[in-house]
Amino acid sequence: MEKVLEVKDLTVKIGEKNILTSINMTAYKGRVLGIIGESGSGKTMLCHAIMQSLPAAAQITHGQIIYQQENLLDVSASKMRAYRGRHLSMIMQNPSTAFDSIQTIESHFRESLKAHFVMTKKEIRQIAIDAMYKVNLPNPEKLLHYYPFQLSGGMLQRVMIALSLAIQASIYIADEPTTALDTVNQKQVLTLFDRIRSETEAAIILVTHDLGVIAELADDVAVMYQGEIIEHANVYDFFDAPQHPYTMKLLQSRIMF
Ligand SMILES: Nc1ncnc2c1ncn2[C@@H]1O[C@H](COP(=O)(O)OP(=O)(O)OP(=O)(O)O)[C@@H](O)[C@H]1O
Repeated sequence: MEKVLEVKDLTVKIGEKNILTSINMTAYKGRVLGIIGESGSGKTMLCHAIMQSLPAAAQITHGQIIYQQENLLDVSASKMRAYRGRHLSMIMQNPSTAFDSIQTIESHFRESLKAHFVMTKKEIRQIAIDAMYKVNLPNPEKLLHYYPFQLSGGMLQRVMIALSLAIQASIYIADEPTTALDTVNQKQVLTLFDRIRSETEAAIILVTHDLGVIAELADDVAVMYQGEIIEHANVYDFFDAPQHPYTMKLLQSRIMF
């Protein structure tokens, strides 16, 4: 298994309070790392720490985030900006907040691709259409001219994933990507991540509070509790041989459900 991203001993504080404590976590090429934990356990803050998009009040006080043999915490702001759009891609819970309402879908592809590649308008258009076909969006040629508000939440989520596919991101960080969607769209987005895993070499970090999603999609699982990862295992060991009492409780509560 090839490591793509490694978080080592990462601690984040807001004021005196530890939001994340000594986090160790590894994402591998072609595998889905599921992060599960109750509300407030630090899942979203961990995603933002990796992307270096933490709220201003939060401070990384210790640790490393290793990507391509570099500690992302040591790279310049401009290099991190380039990594953020090109290599590390964050897929949010609510896709509408990620789009600019006065820009067409084509403009979003254009801005995102032009920031990292030298391409003609025609090339960008073709890449956008191909990426939207890959995520099963109907009639991509027509969609290019639409504004975000003209698309449903499920469609926008797929456009967001298409944007990441177009730039060939190496890491997808998806924070509860299906929570705001109806059941049909949830299923489609999960199937899409499954395909990305098998058809690209990306590592996927998938935050969820849903054990069903973990069972369906994750290869590895990290369980968060009060800002710490208390269990990090492959998905079979997670379900069959949990080590931490909190994980056991989490699994039992599902059985009772
Ligand atoms: N902007 C902020 N300022 C101060 N504290 C924050 C901020 N955002 C989050 N926190 C705190 O950081 C901790 C971790 O929050 P986080 O949002 O990462 O949890 P989570 O596991 O993603 O929860 P959820 O499943 O509800 O999204 C919580 O104690 C939360 O109150």
